[in-house]
Amino acid sequence: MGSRRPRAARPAAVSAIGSSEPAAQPDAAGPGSSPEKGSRPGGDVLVKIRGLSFRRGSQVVLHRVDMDIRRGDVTAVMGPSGTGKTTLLKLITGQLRPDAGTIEVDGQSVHTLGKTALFRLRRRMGMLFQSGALLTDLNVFENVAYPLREHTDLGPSMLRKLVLLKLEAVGLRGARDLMPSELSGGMARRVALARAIALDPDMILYDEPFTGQDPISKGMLVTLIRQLNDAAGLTSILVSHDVDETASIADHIYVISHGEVIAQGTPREIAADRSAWVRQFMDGLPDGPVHFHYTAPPLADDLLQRGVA
Ligand SMILES: Nc1ncnc2c1ncn2[C@@H]1O[C@H](COP(=O)(O)OP(=O)(O)OP(=O)(O)O)[C@@H](O)[C@H]1O
Repeated sequence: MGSRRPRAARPAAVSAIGSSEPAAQPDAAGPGSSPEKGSRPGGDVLVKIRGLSFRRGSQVVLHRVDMDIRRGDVTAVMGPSGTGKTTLLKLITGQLRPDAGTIEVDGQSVHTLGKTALFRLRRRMGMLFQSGALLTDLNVFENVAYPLREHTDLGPSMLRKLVLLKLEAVGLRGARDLMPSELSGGMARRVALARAIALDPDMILYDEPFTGQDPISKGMLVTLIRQLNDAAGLTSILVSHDVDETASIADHIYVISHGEVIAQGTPREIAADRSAWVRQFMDGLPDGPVHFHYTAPPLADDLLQRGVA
């Protein structure tokens, strides 16, 4: 494995990209010197997946997947469309149950937890899903305040401070009074990110965060994901098709195809992987092991059949 970035201690607040306020300082004693080290459930691995299989009807979506998501890392999960990436995130968060295998988060076996314990664990996971729209009749401030109002008893003054800090972290403190309809797509995604980190999660899961973004917004989001991860001491799982952007911030990449892990390693290791599956996806080749054509009978047979749809 390649060299890793030093990990930051978890600060009380996160400063924004380009902010004049200082970013959180890394633990002066260094990441290896924490007194808790070694006593953490699961050790260095926050999410441990073993032999995970999941079907939808007769379709095998994931097949015997093993993964280790290391604490403090940005771990990317990449692969062609329909290959089970979103399903994997839903399994990690306990929204779906596996047919076989186990998922441990911080030493807790997700699918054996009772309702209350699962709810508590989920609160430690921020999620930025593609469909995670903002509440359209609430302004930016209220959208970020929403999870805090729902899940905490914070007084108005503390709540206001926290919301402003989260908005500052995504560079949108000045946009607090805007309504979602007044935001660009990139701003809306950043507000959703501020909302996702409102409850100070340990981990954040991103499902295609760059989809539909222009290059500038995409660049901002890429930087933000890495900076938030490091400054807030998060662990990030990033599902994305955007090869270059993702490779630029990931510590580790899993490439999955047809529900199986076909490669894993640092971005450098994946870039050097010569397998046809990996190259087709990483280089965006239109045909290869993943066929352009959905399985069908020979074209001539189809065309010669008269009067059949
Ligand atoms: N609710 C559902 N009911 C039935 N099948 C589903 C459902 N959700 C997903 N699938 C199927 O499961 C497979 C994996 O879907 P999934 O969304 O996990 O893929 P993905 O890799 O995230 O795709 P994309 O990159 O296009 O978002 C697909 O074949 C999809 O059609």
